[in-house]
Amino acid sequence: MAELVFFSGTMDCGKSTLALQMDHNHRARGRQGLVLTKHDRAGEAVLSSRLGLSREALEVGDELDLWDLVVEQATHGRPVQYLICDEAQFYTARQVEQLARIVDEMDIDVYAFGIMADFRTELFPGSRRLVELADRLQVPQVEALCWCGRRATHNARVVDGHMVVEGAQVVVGDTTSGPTGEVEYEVLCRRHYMRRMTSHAARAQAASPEVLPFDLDLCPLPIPPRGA
Ligand SMILES: Nc1ncnc2c1ncn2[C@@H]1O[C@H](COP(=O)(O)OP(=O)(O)O)[C@@H](O)[C@H]1O
Ligand SMILES: Cc1cn([C@H]2C[C@H](O)[C@@H](COP(=O)(O)O)O2)c(=O)[nH]c1=O
Repeated sequence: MAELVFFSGTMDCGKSTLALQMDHNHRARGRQGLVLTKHDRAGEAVLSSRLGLSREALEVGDELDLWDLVVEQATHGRPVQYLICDEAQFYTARQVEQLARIVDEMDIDVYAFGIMADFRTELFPGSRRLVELADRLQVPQVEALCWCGRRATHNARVVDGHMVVEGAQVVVGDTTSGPTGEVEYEVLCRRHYMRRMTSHAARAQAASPEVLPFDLDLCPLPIPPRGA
């Protein structure tokens, strides 16, 4: 029986890599699928992984009806057996409902990949609906780590070196530094997210003679060197 599975983890934990691997494995066994994405960092209509792999994909606009898309494929002699849906946090709630209907009424497997929450810890609309409707939630095996060495659970947004908690929900960006002024992201454990302690802030605090010695309980690993 077909399933709607939501693979969810922080940024940089390997979701897009897994999406590409799953597509590869299904395709290698002769199954026909569709690969969808929305607002990939690498540009429109592409699914890219930080490991360097990428492939073309269908860009999901807000108005795209996913049910109609699959019906149209079948009508033109291209029956679909599975869907890979990357950056699913950006899909609308309605599109997620269309995915659930595709699973239930067409018996097509749907594998969705995305982050659960934004830089303010609020759920994205697409992820919320996936949590409500998915048959299974799956956490990718590879864990992204906070600078302290703990498992990263939160996505922090950093502007000009400072963590921010206000702003637009959607700002496409990466976990590595861009030019000054650009939005970037850093994954953190909850403790350090709550304290707004990014790797940059930790370095600054460790270097300051005015602060008390760093709380070792919150920092099991050495403070990361600049650029780490
Ligand atoms: N140079 C590298 N060598 C090995 N693994 C890497 C390298 N660069 C990135 N990765 C792996 O790729 C993961 C990010 O993969 P990606 O699919 O882009 O993540 P996501 O889609 O979850 O944001 C990292 O967690 C890391 O495991
Ligand atoms: C936390 C957060 C992230 N985004 C964007 C940044 C990236 O373009 C994607 C996540 O992609 P990844 O493959 O999981 O790294 O989401 C955003 O727009 N708003 C946020 O709050």
